Amino acid sequence: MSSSSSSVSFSASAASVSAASGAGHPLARYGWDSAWEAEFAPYAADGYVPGRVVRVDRGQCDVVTAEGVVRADTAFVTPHDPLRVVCTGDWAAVDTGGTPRYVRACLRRRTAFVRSTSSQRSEGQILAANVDHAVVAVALTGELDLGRIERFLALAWESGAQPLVVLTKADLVPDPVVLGHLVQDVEAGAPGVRVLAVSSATGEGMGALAEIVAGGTSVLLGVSGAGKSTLANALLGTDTMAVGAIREVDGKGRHTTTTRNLLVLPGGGVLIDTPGLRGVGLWDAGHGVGRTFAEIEELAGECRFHDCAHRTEPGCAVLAAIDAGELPERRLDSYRKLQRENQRIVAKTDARLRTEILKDWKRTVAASREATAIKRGGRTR
Ligand SMILES: Nc1nc2c(ncn2[C@@H]2O[C@H](COP(=O)(O)OP(=O)(O)OP(=O)(O)O)[C@@H](O)[C@H]2O)c(=O)[nH]1
Ligand SMILES: [Zn+2]
Repeated sequence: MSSSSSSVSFSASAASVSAASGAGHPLARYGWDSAWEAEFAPYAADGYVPGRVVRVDRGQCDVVTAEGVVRADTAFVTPHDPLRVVCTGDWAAVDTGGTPRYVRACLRRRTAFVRSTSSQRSEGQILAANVDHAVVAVALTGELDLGRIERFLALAWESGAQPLVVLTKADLVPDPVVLGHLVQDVEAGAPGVRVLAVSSATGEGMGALAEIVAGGTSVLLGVSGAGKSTLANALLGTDTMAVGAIREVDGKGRHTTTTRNLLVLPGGGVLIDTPGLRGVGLWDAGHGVGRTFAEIEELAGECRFHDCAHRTEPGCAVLAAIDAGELPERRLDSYRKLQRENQRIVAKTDARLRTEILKDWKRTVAASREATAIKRGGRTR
């Protein structure tokens, strides 16, 4: 009855499609395009095949290639720098010739989501790569926490993805006027960001959301209970992600995540939903903070002093806008708070970088001493 083309899995005959690119390529639905193809050319020349990483485990990953999902070893792409470790969403060059198969390289990321793993050892952890849309889910239950939305937006901008705010559970706000005001409140604090009210329960706004995410790769951000899993299920049209319970217990009694972290949406587009993206923190999001508060940065450009702190300075355009009722004071407070938070993280990172550089330098010194010792040992003279 239904056509087989709507099936989520595919088993393309690689021979018939390997020469094609763009829309006809079996990986097109995973985001493969002519720019990736161009970047991949040297690896193709080496006999490697392209694939997108759908899941990473310890030492191994699942990569979707033109011939389906393959398991590959990541030994060649696990450098010491945690930010350069292969991650979900990466485009990879896979050597499928031997056993095990190996990921030989990752293509340069267009965008990347990172977070600090702990407050003590401020190290970045890469969460998702090559994301186009960062969907910030915010439930329309209780009071809107604009500061929290701004925090997610800063992180989204920082990643390089285009943020989008989705106000979920719109069915709980039956009065369209009230709903319109809520949307406007969020819009006022989110310059350059689209704000959509949706309901997975009634389907309201879901068509518009599906249309946006159809054009690329998306992630869902938001606090617990924001309705991310429900949104994912609605977009996927399945129950692959059990709402509120994506972790299962495996045979050895351990908790494991059993779902793939990168999924093709039936309406087009790709969804990345890694557990680590839930409850993300800021990570050197200085640029992202600026984008989130674009109107303040713009006003700051008109302050008399270029290093104006917008506190007591004469000729301050930011304070003038607040006085004129054009800029809510809350926005400036929020801006400062995120900037301070970010500076603390950057300071910690700098400390870590200094330690790393010192370690590298010591290693270099030790290596050159060793080399000198070998020379003195008489091989060259
Ligand atoms: N009324 C209403 N309830 C919703 C809607 N979407 C989600 N919910 C409910 O909100 C609760 C939380 O939804 P989830 O999708 O589990 O939220 P989440 O963001 O995935 O939460 P975590 O998995 O903890 O990160 C569930 O009880 C859902 O049934 C909606 O459109 N309308
Ligand atoms: Zn100023």
